[in-house]
Amino acid sequence: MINIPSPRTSAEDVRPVQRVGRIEDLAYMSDLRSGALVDRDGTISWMCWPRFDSPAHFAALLGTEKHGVWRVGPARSSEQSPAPADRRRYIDGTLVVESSWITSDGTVQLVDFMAVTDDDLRLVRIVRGVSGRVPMRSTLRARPGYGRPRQAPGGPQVHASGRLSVADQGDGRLWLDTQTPCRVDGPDIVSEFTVSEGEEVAFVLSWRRGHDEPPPTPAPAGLLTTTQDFWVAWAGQSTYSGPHRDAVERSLITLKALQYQPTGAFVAAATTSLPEEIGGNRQWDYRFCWPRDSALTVEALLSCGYKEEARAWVGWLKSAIAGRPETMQAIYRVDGGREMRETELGWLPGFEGSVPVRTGNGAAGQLQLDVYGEIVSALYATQEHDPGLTPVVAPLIVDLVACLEQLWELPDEGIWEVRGPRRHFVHSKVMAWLAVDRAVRLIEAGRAEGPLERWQELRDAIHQQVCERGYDEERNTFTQSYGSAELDASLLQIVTSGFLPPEDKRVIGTVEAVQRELSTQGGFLLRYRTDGQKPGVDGLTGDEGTFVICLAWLIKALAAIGRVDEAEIHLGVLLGIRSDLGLLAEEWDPYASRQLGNSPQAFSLVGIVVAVLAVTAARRASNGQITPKAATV
Ligand SMILES: OC[C@H]1O[C@H](O[C@H]2O[C@H](CO)[C@@H](O)[C@H](O)[C@H]2O)[C@H](O)[C@@H](O)[C@@H]1O
Repeated sequence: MINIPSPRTSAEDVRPVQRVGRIEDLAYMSDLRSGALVDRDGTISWMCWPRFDSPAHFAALLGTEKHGVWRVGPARSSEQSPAPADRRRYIDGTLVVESSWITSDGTVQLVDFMAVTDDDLRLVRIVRGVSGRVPMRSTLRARPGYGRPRQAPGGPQVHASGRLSVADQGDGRLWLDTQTPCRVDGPDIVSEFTVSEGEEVAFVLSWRRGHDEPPPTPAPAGLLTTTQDFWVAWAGQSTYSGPHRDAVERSLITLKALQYQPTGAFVAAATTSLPEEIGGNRQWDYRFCWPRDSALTVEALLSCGYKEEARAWVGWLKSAIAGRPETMQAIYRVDGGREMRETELGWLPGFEGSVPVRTGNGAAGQLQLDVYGEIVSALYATQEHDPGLTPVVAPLIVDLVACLEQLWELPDEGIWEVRGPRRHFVHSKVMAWLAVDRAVRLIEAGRAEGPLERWQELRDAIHQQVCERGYDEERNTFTQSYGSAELDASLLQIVTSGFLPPEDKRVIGTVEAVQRELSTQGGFLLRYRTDGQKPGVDGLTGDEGTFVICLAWLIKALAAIGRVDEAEIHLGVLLGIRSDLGLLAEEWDPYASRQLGNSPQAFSLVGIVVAVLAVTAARRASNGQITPKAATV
């Protein structure tokens, strides 16, 4: 039932309230096509439909309430800010968020989820009375197009069917269904109701292409059951059974929830422009598929028994590369599209004032040689776990390495996508070595056809060049790039890739130099040194937090060189910076003790999985339970 008094005000008249939550206050939800974030106070401040990279309908995360928000929680006076929930959790083994408020009127729960189905997209919010009678309010302010003033389509409308809807900027429409009375209040759909013990009030927001035909309204309880069952069954497939099982499970679920199921692509994170430095200019759009990040994701999933995701990713990769590895991009859209012009959304004031807010990503056209290593390594792992895929994967590896053969001697922008001049990054060359090494192994095993001798020589040539030009004998460490004195945390992959054996003095020297020169308070690692007001190696001014996946690489490297106790201490630190829900953004500020950067980020969650598995394997090896070789995971 819907009551509709006359509109009161326009979106711009509404008192703008800057959101105050930190990145770690955000709970993540996904329907495997797009994602949404809900704050501790029941505010959804970020959601993009129909895809991860679609313009947001709720963008208050990067601005104020006028840029789109949906708040559900105990009703308070308009002067009071909404109360944070007293308890919040994911329902075990799922991506369903449960927030509970204990008020003087009684106790109430809010169950939030994006439904995992094959049809219309749906965001469901179910309010449950636990005790007493609690006055509640839902304020839905959809502002399609990232809340762009004026150009966004008008406010809520009543469709001929009697249902409330909000037009999209494009070819779709949002539809709200609820049994509780609603009123249109300017740009808002407001509902005030009281929930008593044992009662439920549900809201279902759907998105459907087209403007005329409303979507069907399946029962919220059925959507909840289907969605919970999906996640519990998915999480139950994990083969990991060692310590920190909850941390691994939550990371795996979140990685899966960054997958765009229709194509098998994985986005690097669900957001754009969460800052790497509060008030700085390092804001980037991560709602795309990086072959690098997705390859690491696939390897992490495979290590816990998930083959289906690897299969789907191989399909996505093949079609994105389209038989022409020489035109490979550093970043693709989830459907394999290549266009992603970097643009600034000038009307958004940014997260805690961090501007610009960017969409698209200019790094897509860069040359990043390390990508060949990461992709080939993931493809190699895929066919090891799933030998039936060798006929698909082997020719792809051979094509990629044939292409790399022509490129490997070029300077590049590297893993960190620097916006400064190209360099001969040591990490890029080591990853090139890794790609050739895996191709050679495949040919030697008779599982691929290729120029064996030539590639054996190529592998040796890359190795020799890195050891000659990328190693500083005096300091006993590899360096960031040929001839440079700088260090880089990506050098830790010299240990984890098998480029040199863990007992090699150059490996140990590099691990120690990285720790000495790049670690901060608490043992967190910078990826490289930035230069404050002067542009550094990355071509950018400003500084940033420590980079979470680098700490995971350190843990893996320490475990590999036999410093297992130290690795375990660092692992405790890494696990300790996760949010109360087990989520991680890209970076960590060790001084302000807060997360920074886009969230949840696949890299960081991959870091949890690889670090836990590496320490577990090393510990078992040191207890004589498994062979030391297996300890390097
Ligand atoms: O620091 C500058 C670059 O930062 C972003 O790249 C980072 O995120 C990527 C996705 O997770 C990751 O693949 C890369 O290794 C990171 O450095 C940003 O996307 C770039 O545009 C930017 O130049």
